[in-house]
Amino acid sequence: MSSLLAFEDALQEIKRSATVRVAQQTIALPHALGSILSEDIIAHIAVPPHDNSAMDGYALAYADWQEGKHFTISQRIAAGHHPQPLIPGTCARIFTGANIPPGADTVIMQENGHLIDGKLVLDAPPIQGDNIRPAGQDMHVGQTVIAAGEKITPIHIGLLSSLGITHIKVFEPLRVGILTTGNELIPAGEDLAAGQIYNSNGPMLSALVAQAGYQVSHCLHVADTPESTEAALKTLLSSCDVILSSGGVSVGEEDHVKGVLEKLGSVHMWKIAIKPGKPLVHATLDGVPFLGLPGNPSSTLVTYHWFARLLLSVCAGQNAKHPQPYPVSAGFKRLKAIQRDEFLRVSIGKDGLAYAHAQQSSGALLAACESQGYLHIKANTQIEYGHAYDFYPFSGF
Ligand SMILES: Nc1nc2c(c(=O)[nH]1)N[C@H]1C(S)=C(S)[C@@H](COP(=O)(O)OP(=O)(O)OC[C@H]3O[C@@H](n4cnc5c(N)ncnc54)[C@H](O)[C@@H]3O)O[C@H]1N2
Ligand code: MOO
Repeated sequence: MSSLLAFEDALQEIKRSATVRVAQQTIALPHALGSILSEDIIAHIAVPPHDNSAMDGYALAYADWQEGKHFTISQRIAAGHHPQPLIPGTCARIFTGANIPPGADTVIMQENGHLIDGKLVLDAPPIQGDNIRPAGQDMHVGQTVIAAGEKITPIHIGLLSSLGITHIKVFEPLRVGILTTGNELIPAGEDLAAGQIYNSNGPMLSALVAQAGYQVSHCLHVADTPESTEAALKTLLSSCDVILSSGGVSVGEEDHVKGVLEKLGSVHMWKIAIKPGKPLVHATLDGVPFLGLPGNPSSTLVTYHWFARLLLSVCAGQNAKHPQPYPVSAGFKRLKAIQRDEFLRVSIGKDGLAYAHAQQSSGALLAACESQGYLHIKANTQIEYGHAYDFYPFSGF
């Protein structure tokens, strides 16, 4: 057991060795949704560019007001108009979004005044500076508003548009190759013969990669032979920025992935102190990063979530964000402590406590479907009822 790499060390190793694998391109904003920004966006204009009114009402100079004063309305300023300087002692009729005229420093909401013989009389003393949105309130010139590595969201599209930006520099989509291994596996749609099961990791990994916004360039399947594994890897190497595989990474004679990796490239780490997912292997082939995930479907899911997701995000040029944990107390106890960090599939009960799914076998996937996230139990830790552990909702991955 001592030969296993600690969970945190394995994460650090992946982070340390991973590099951006994709080129930059310029893209028109309407096509940028979901792309990864490749350079910081710095505001070149202030937003809003001028002081403007937050309300429909009247602009005046605070110092001009005194009890009972009747303000002559000296100009009318609608949004989009260029105002004249305010004639001292008067006010300007103004509308929401219109520029404040030089000389005014306060806007009175129209509901807070009334007109007598066409002149404005305030119902209450004004508050200096009220209802003015100053230039640069949203963004000021020189401010970094979106950092490189962010994935462009609809909010970013709005923000960039408010700066008048039409094109941005982003990374080209990461091309991910997926390889599944196993003589027993057939694709859905065919009839099962004795000893066969359906390949679930191929479709699940493709969906996880697509959900993250990357491109699945190939999803290949091979029998458990070194020759077919090597041939498939060579195909993937020629067309992918990064490769993920499932199965064939344990110690049996039918497990060929690690042997082929050692022949074609260099293996950086193998076997991590986690449950499930122990035989994870990390390698580089011809400069292409490779992560071999264990074949048991829940091991595949857990190692994708914790390790492949991190590797792919760095390779794609994305800011690698650790999922956000929440402290949640266990609604159960377990005296046995294991020597691996464990990711229990759990649900949160109405009492706010975490309950482990009864089926924690790494071969079982329904348990993950029926759970809400992972409870992270660190290595050599007993589980105490009522004690808080890190809960990671699946939605955070
Ligand atoms: N003697 C030992 N045996 C095993 C060890 C060990 O330390 N010593 N580790 C176990 C652990 S932990 C895991 S996890 C598995 C991982 O093995 P592999 O990655 O080599 O995976 P396979 O043997 O190819 O398959 C394991 C299991 O998963 C099923 N599988 C594989 N691929 C798929 C797929 N695409 N879709 C659905 N199901 C798949 C496969 O049929 C097996 O049942 O090794 C343990 N053994
Ligand atoms: O990862 Mo294995 O699936 O620990 O059982």
